[in-house]
Amino acid sequence: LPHRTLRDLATKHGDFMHLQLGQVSTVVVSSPEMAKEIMKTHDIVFANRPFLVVAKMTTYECTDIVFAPYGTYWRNLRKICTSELLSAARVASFRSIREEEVLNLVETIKSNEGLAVNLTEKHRVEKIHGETDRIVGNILNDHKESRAKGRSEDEDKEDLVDLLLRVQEDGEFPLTDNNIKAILFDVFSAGSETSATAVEWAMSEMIKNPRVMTKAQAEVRQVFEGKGNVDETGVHQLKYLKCVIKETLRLHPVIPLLIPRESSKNCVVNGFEIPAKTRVIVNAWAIGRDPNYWVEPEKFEPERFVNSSVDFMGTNFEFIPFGAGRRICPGILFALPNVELPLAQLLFHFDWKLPGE
Ligand code: HEM
Repeated sequence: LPHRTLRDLATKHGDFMHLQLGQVSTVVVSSPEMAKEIMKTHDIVFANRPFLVVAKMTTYECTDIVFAPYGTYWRNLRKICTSELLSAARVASFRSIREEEVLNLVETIKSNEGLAVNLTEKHRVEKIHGETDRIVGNILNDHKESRAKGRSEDEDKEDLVDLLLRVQEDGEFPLTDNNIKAILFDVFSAGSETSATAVEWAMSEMIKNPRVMTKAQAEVRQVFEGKGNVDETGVHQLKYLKCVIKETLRLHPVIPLLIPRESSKNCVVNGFEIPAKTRVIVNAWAIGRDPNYWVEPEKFEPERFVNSSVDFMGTNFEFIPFGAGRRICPGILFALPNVELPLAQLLFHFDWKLPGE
């Protein structure tokens, strides 16, 4: 796996390492100090994304948030999404949808249906993009039709698509249909698989560490005992489960090499001249296991986060599963309940162990 190979190379060549990858001059960053140099001290220089052919094909010419070049267009999109979709108030308003979804999950497991997931199936990028384009296109057209019939005029009932269509109509800034589809693609792709992967890693670590599983399960069952079910009202009381999630993201950051950045001009970092258009890869996986920062780094021990102020909001550079700086993941508040709630449900309703134990 690239993050493991790059960590091994960094152990030999250092935490600020140059790699010539074909034509692409790349710097690999593997320590909290160097991550801070890139994502704080020189963040504005490295706030660009490199041009990637696959990204161009899947994100409507890089007009989504993830791959948009740093500038006014990216800033406008990010502002709309953080205030209208990813804010604490909006996230809270989706509570009932999440609760319904996790109940479906529990029912599915109980009836033993639909659990066969083919993880190895590979599609060609174009085929996937064609399919995604059809789905987001349908969503867009449905919303256009409803608006034409005058159903979404009430601003309180607006969802993200209505909002983007309104921005398009008002001409606040130019936004094409493809731009809107690109944003929807981001929300689906960045928002679903990431949280699901975090849930899988947390379950897998707990199953391997029955002590942790028992403790987390006792907490969930104690908080929701009288209710017979898990809902979001008590989730904030699940202090240990939150530590389990942090520890999971430390050892298994869902995007281990973050999303690459690129320098927009020449700059000196760590005493080295870094020319414009240098690609930077931050190995968040290696950083979360840096023995200079973590005691027994390979051990899964959620207790290390009890009474610790270390958080993943982008200020503790030894723990950056969501990145940091201007390009930090804007979906953290959206993601957390999508990880906490399913985990709480899985622990509340079922006992888990490895086959044969
Ligand atoms: C456990 C869940 C998630 C993880 C681990 C995660 C992680 C990340 C990481 C590492 C980045 C790159 C940060 C950087 O370049 O410094 C990122 C960017 C991004 N994430 Fe997330 N993410 C998660 C969930 C979400 C959700 C739920 C959404 C939206 C609904 C979202 C939307 C985005 C977007 C739009 C960007 C691009 C930001 C930009 O380039 O300005 N993410 N995420």
